[in-house]
Amino acid sequence: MKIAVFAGDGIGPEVTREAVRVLHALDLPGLELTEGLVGGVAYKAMGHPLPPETIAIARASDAILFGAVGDFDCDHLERHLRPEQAILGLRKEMGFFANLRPATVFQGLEDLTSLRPEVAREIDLLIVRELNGDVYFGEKGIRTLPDGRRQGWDMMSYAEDEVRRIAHVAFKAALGRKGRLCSVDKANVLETSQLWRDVMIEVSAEYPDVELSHMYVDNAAMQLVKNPGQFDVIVTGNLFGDILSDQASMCVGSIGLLASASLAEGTCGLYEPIHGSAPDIAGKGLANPMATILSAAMLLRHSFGLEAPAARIEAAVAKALADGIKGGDLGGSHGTVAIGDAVLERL
Ligand SMILES: NC(=O)c1ccc[n+]([C@@H]2O[C@H](COP(=O)([O-])OP(=O)(O)OC[C@H]3O[C@@H](n4cnc5c(N)ncnc54)[C@H](O)[C@@H]3O)[C@@H](O)[C@H]2O)c1
Ligand SMILES: CC(C)[C@H](C(=O)O)[C@@H](O)C(=O)O
Ligand SMILES: [Mg+2]
Repeated sequence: MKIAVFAGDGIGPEVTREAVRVLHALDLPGLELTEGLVGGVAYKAMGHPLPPETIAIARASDAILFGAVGDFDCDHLERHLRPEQAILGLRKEMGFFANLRPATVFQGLEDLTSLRPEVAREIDLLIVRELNGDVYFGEKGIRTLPDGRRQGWDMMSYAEDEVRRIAHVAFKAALGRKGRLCSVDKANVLETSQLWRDVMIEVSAEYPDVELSHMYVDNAAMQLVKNPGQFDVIVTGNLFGDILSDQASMCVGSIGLLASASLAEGTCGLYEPIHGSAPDIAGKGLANPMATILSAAMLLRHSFGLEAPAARIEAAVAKALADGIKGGDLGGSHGTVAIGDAVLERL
């Protein structure tokens, strides 16, 4: 069981440390953790946010536990040297194209979300976000027009095979859940989205037991707040999935709770909280490590097929929350280490 641990910047090391404590506590046979540098810390130490040494560790591992990257000190750097290139580069280099971002309301948190309790209570959804394409990876630049004005531009595109492979992941996920898949796009304006929608419809022929629907992303943002209980699986592109998953996190209470799995064709995957390096609270011991701990559970399930220890971690987090263990993000007063201790006690 070779796991790479890339803690990164800001609160990344703080939340990753707690997830690693949980992994150690499970006494998993053959557990081998290898740390590597990513993000701003890697740039400062080695001149690159994703050094070749780190990529080599990733390639030699069965799975990657990732904290967060992002350091405002580095925002003036050329784009390819910025911390965020570490996570974008790993996703692309390793072929992690399918990002699963589940959102469920934990018992005891119904009154602590940004929604009314009776609306929040119904949430049990999975966002399947495409992670290797879209406007994220198109050509881009800032150019000067003939009349002297500067123009920023980013090329958005999806090839049909890219849409097809994420469609299969989403349809299969829906088959294992309530059998409903909502594809979110902007096909009323974007050609990229029109092709996305066409391919979703084509692939749906292979999944007669899944009910496919389509929604424009602006409406989806509204419906996530109005009636999030209507969603089972949402499949969407890279940019829309990024935005909608942060929104979904507040519908269930906090961005400090949402875990994710980024999967390739095989079993290797990258597991990370959906949040970033949170510079505003970094170094203060205030970050909620639950999203990273839950990402470790996803790692055990998806990369190693270890359902029992994964479920053990999830139950311990749920129990801690039900017992009132909450960080500042949920209006509580527990710090990062205290939350980690509470989860460990309930494993
Ligand atoms: N995958 C990643 O590594 C990733 C994801 C998102 C943002 N980022 C980067 O992180 C940096 C900060 O970005 P941002 O401020 O827009 O987003 P962010 O997710 O880091 O923080 C947004 C807000 O949520 C809070 N928050 C986030 N995680 C929390 C946790 N575990 N517990 C409690 N509160 C938490 C923060 O304090 C902040 O107020 C940027 O450099 C950005 O590019 C990285
Ligand atoms: C840091 C950034 C590149 C990243 C993204 O946009 O994918 C983040 O927001 C995320 O959600 O993982
Ligand atoms: Mg994001």
